[in-house]
Amino acid sequence: MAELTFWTGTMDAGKSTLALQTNHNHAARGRVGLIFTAHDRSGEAAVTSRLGLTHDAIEVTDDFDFWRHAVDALTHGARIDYLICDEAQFYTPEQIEALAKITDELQIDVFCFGILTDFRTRLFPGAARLVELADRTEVLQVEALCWCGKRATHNARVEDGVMVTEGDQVVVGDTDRESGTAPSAVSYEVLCRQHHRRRLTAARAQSVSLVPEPLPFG
Ligand SMILES: Nc1ncnc2c1ncn2[C@@H]1O[C@H](COP(=O)(O)OP(=O)(O)O)[C@@H](O)[C@H]1O
Ligand SMILES: Cc1cn([C@H]2C[C@H](O)[C@@H](COP(=O)(O)O)O2)c(=O)[nH]c1=O
Repeated sequence: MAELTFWTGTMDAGKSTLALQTNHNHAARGRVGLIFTAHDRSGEAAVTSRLGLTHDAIEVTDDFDFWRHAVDALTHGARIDYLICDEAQFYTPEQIEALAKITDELQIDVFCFGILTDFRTRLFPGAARLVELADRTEVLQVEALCWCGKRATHNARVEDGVMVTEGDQVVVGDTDRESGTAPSAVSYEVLCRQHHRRRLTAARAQSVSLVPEPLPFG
């Protein structure tokens, strides 16, 4: 029986790496797959891992029809054993439903990878639908860490050095602060829940700790 699996974790947890490893392992055994992504950080239609691996992919736009794509390919004699779907949080709920239909009706394994929640700690619609429909939702074993050393569970958005909690749900960006070039560049930082709640990013924690203690007399 084919399965729909959702692999999730914070940003920088290793999801794209696992997506490429999954593809590699299946392809190495002669299975044939298709690779999809949406809004990859690279700006290309590609799955890119921070470990340096990269693979061309089919870009999933909001009007992309997974069912039509798969049926057309099969009708033209192509073989499809599995789908790799990166950045799946950006897919629409209808596209996730199509992936479930492909799993059940075409017996094609579907491996989805994506973050669960946005910078406001709210579920992405595509991720929510995946949790509702997937045969299995797995959390990546490799732990991304908050600056305090605890497991990072939340994604923070940083604009001009300040953590923000309002804005568009989708703003493509990286966790590497150096990658932002414009002064208003958006970056992301993974935090534990407590520090996300307190809006205490690494930079802010450091600046707070550098404030001299008040002298013990008035
Ligand atoms: N220089 C490095 N050496 C070892 N591991 C690295 C290095 N850079 C990144 N990584 C690993 O890559 C992970 C990020 O992988 P990636 O697939 O890009 O994440 P995601 O898709 O979840 O955002 C990091 O959590 C870390 O484990
Ligand atoms: C939290 C959050 C993230 N994004 C974007 C930022 C990145 O482009 C991707 C996540 O990529 P990764 O491979 O998991 O690092 O999502 C966003 O648009 N909105 C958000 O709230």
